[in-house]
Formats: sequence, structure tokens, C-alpha cells
Amino acid sequence: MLDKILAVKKQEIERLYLPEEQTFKKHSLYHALADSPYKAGLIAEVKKASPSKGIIREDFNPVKIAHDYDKAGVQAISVLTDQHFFQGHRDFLTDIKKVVGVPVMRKDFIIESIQVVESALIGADAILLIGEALEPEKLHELYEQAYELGLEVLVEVHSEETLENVLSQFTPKILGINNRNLHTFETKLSQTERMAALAPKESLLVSESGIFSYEDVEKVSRYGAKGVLVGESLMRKENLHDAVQQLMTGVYVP
Ligand SMILES: O=P(O)(O)OC[C@@H](O)[C@@H](O)c1c[nH]c2ccccc12
Repeated sequence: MLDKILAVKKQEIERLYLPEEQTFKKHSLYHALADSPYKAGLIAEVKKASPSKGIIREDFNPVKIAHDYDKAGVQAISVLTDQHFFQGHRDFLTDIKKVVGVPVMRKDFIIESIQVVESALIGADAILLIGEALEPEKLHELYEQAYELGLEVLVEVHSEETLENVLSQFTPKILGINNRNLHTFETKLSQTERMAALAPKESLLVSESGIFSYEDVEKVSRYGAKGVLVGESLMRKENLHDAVQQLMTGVYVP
């Protein structure tokens, strides 16, 4: 599946045009996570659909969802901007950025420099770079470019091998462990435990995918995660405020 996504992405990049420059107030993802009042800071995701789950949320108003997340006290918001496989859009991110006061991360398959520039122009505070989708040298280059443009980067890895390749180049400030294998979609929280043992102490760890309950948040936080990236389990709930409270505190306060 990852290979299929990257093939489509290459075609999209050929047609990519850059939007006009606008000014946005910047917020730091790193600090939002590091200063979280919870066991781990929450990056809540705005995601309508995915290749593994199909449509996740029918009633999908990205700005309303992000606004509810912000009011519920999340530390950051991740916005899927890939259209073809996730039914996202880059305009969702810009519209969301205008109404929330927390950092906004662009979730897409970034493989070329022009997409990093695009991310800055649409108002992202941070971007995702996927270890499994990039040669380590290229990943490092895009990482440096992002920080030069004032963007932070969540460097995501799934496997030990990818982590080793990344670390041979540089130490990411924010390191995401994807519990989901993007080739097979198999998802297990123990991936965070295995990978945390190999991660540098200087990197802020984020556990991504397959987190459904407060017990899951507690578990990955015990493994060393300082942040969690949660999409599906929140997207399937009607009341996002209550869902965030329950996920992060284990207590349901109606
Ligand atoms: O919906 P979940 O299982 O809570 O997962 C969220 C997030 O981790 C997932 O959407 C994701 C992680 N890495 C990605 C890379 C591309 C697209 C999506 C992703």
C-alpha cells in the first residue's frame, strides 16, 4: 500500500502549485507535548478515511472537529491533507489553522522539497516525515529544510531497521513510533516498547496509531512515550470533548 500511495504522490507533485503567502501565528509542537498536563501529550487527528479502514467518520466537518479538539484541551492537531487515499485536503489545514490556538501538524506523504515549502505556505506548524517512505539522506535534507522554514518535524519510523538508518544521519528532536506497519497495516502497541529501547534519550517520543483507551495511553507512556497520536478512536465518537477527556484521564465527565 505504501508503494502505491507514493506512486500517486509523485504524480500529484508534478501538478502541484504553491498557494499565496499568508501570515500565521506559530506554535511549537515540541513544547506543547513536553509541557502537557497528561501522562503523554495528545496529538488529535482530523481524518475522514484511510486505506485500511475506509470511511471512518461520515459527518465530517474538519473545522468543527478541530475547534472541538482545541476546546477539549488537546496539545496539538494533526490534519490529513492527502486527498486520494485519506479524503483530506490542504485547505482543511489552512482553515483549521485560522481557528485554533494549538500547533497544527500536516499529515501527508512528503517526499519532495516543494511539499515542505507548500506546508509552510498553507500554515502548518509541523510536518510528518515518514522513515519508511524516504532514503535516510533525503529525510535528513527535508528535515533541515523544514526547520529552516520554521517548521518542526515529527520523524516517524516503524521498524528497527528504519530507525537505525535515520540515526546514522541525525537525531530527530521529535521521534514517532508508528505502531502500524504501513505495508501490512498490522498494528500493535508493543512496537512502541520495542522501539523505545533503541531510541536516543534526546528525542521526544510519540506513540502513533492503534491507541483506543486511557489504558493504552498509560501503557505507551510507561514505554517512554511523551506524546500520543490518535485518529480513529476519536473520529468514531460523536462528542469529541468527552472522548478526549475519557481517553486522557480515564474519567468520563459528562
Ligand atoms: O487512526 P489511528 O490508528 O489512531 O492512527 C493515527 C495516525 O497514527 C495514523 O493516521 C498515521 C500514522 N502515520 C501515518 C502516515 C500516513 C497516514 C496516516 C498515518
